[in-house]
Amino acid sequence: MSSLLIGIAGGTASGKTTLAKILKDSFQDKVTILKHDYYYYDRSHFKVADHKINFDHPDSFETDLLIKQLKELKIGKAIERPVYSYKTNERLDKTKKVKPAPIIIVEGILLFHYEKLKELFDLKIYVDTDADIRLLRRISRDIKERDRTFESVKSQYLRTVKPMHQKYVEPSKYQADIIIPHGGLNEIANDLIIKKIKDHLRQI
Ligand SMILES: Nc1ncnc2c1ncn2[C@@H]1O[C@H](COP(=O)(O)OP(=O)(O)O)[C@@H](O)[C@H]1O
Ligand SMILES: Nc1ccn([C@@H]2O[C@H](COP(=O)(O)O)[C@@H](O)[C@H]2O)c(=O)n1
Repeated sequence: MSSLLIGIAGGTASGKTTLAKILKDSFQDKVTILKHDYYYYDRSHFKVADHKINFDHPDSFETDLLIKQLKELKIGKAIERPVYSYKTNERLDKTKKVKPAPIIIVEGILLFHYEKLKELFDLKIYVDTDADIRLLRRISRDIKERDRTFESVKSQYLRTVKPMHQKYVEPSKYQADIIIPHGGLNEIANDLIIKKIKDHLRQI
């Protein structure tokens, strides 16, 4: 089986997960989703409030492991992916089995920054959403789902998230095959991607 590898990149809270879920809902068990975030190095010895961690720098991820595991999935082998907690900044002591599928979606802010990762994707999508909208979404999400306070989201955003976005994430946009404006629920763009996936499934 030759899997179609789709990379979904874009700034924090741009709508990457939302798009990946829409594709999963459309194609169910034909789709496997991986997040680059699963491959964050363990930083449980720090607290976000310590102001010492930069989660938005390319060196924060074990990208070589993601590349290795994607190559395995692509040739039909199951993998044991890392499990990560945003609440404790921890790579947990367990792994999760991921089975190969005809469509493999990877999402993450920096996917197109790394040459060796970028070249694995058959389709590169960048979800482009204005920074003010992303910041508002991030504040709500991080407080609700990632155990953060408004003050911690604000200082992390100004200290690392925004500068790293400008330095690494935004420039990687031009590596994409498709740039989706107003990310998340852009129906026309989503329909085009669904059509591309249907074409692939017809060929295998
Ligand atoms: N088009 C949209 N309109 C309103 N809220 C959205 C939209 N797309 C995403 N969201 C919300 O914004 C937050 C971040 O979206 P998400 O898809 O998780 O972004 P990402 O994976 O890029 O960080 C989530 O709470 C999600 O429900
Ligand atoms: N322990 C962590 C790990 C990551 N982050 C932030 O997550 C963002 C990436 O995830 P998205 O779903 O928003 O794409 C990234 O901007 C990191 O700052 C974190 O806060 N804590």
